[in-house]
Amino acid sequence: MADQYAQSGEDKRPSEIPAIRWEEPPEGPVVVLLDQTRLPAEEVELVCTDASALVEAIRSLAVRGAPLLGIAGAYGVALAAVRGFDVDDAADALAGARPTAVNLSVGVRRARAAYRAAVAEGGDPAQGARAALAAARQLHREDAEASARMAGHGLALLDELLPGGGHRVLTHCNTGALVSGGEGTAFAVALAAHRAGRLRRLWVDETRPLLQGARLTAYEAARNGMGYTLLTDNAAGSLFAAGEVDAVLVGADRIAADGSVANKVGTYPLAVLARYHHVPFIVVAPLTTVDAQTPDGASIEVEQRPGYEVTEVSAPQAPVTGAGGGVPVAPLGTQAYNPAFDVTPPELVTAIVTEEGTISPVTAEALAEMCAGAGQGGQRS
Ligand SMILES: CSC[C@H]1O[C@H](OP(=O)(O)O)[C@H](O)[C@@H]1O
Repeated sequence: MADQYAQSGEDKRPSEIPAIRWEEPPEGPVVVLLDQTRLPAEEVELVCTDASALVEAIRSLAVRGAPLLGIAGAYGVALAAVRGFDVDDAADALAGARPTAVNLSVGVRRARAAYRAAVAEGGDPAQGARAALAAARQLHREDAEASARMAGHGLALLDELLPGGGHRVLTHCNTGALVSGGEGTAFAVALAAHRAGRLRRLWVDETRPLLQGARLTAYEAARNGMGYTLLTDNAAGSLFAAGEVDAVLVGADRIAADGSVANKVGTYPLAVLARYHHVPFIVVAPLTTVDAQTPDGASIEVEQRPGYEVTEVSAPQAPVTGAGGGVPVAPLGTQAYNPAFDVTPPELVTAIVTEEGTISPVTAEALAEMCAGAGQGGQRS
């Protein structure tokens, strides 16, 4: 299949397309985002001049994905500080933009703490702003490094679990360069397998209702020349039954202290299918996703999103009559259940891969030991 996106301008690889960057044009510093709601048809950038623009971009999923939300939150605090807005107001609004991905509040907290420390040491607000920006840039670099290390650990795990190579991997939602300062989390492992010649097939769940798989993972797989096949979420079961899945690779938005994993809705059913079919179910996430202060899965706040995301589809060529500006696919007035995430218990998780290595089996003790070893006592919003 010709790369239909190649004609959309310079054929840049996703890993070369910054999902986020800080720029300092003459008119003042800005945060530039690749608007993920416009992909794959259009590569459009959003230029944010204040934290409120970033809050809206987070809420609309123009910028999304746990690690990237942390980076965006940190840059948002720096942007507010540099432009002279109230840093605490900006930090609170950014941290509250979406509730489930702990990375967001971690990033906001790190930039705010850097600002406050600089000012407390006698620095003026400008020095505080520089400290906040330095913290955001450090988080950005750390995440890129974490992504590369997770890719290595994850590929080693796949090779260990699946001797003989030719891995057929199923993934859910989007976990590539579009969620990361680097090449992503779970997708980065699949990409490493591809580059090593050991990815036989990448099965891509479309991931209703916002289609992060169809729109974003397929886009990233195509741009990286990977052999991928898109499927509806409800087709995954028949794929397992046919013996076509060797491993499941997913990301995470929050990992509780007991090892429960909050991730895009539809992840939990995959974990149950994987267990039933004796297929490894692997979670790939940086330690900034682990929240030691959230004791278990029941304590994780799962974001509930607007019903129109379920009852409507966006179809630019069609008249839009729905509440969400889309084309209704259900009777007007239909109520919809639309949790953005679900929670998988640790006993269904074969392994958690982080930048520090692999945890298997997944226990609270092993998780705490890894966080302590990395000098991260577990994140707190
Ligand atoms: C590994 S971060 C990507 C993670 O974030 C996604 O959620 P959203 O698209 O709503 O930000 C999904 O849970 C992915 O696994």
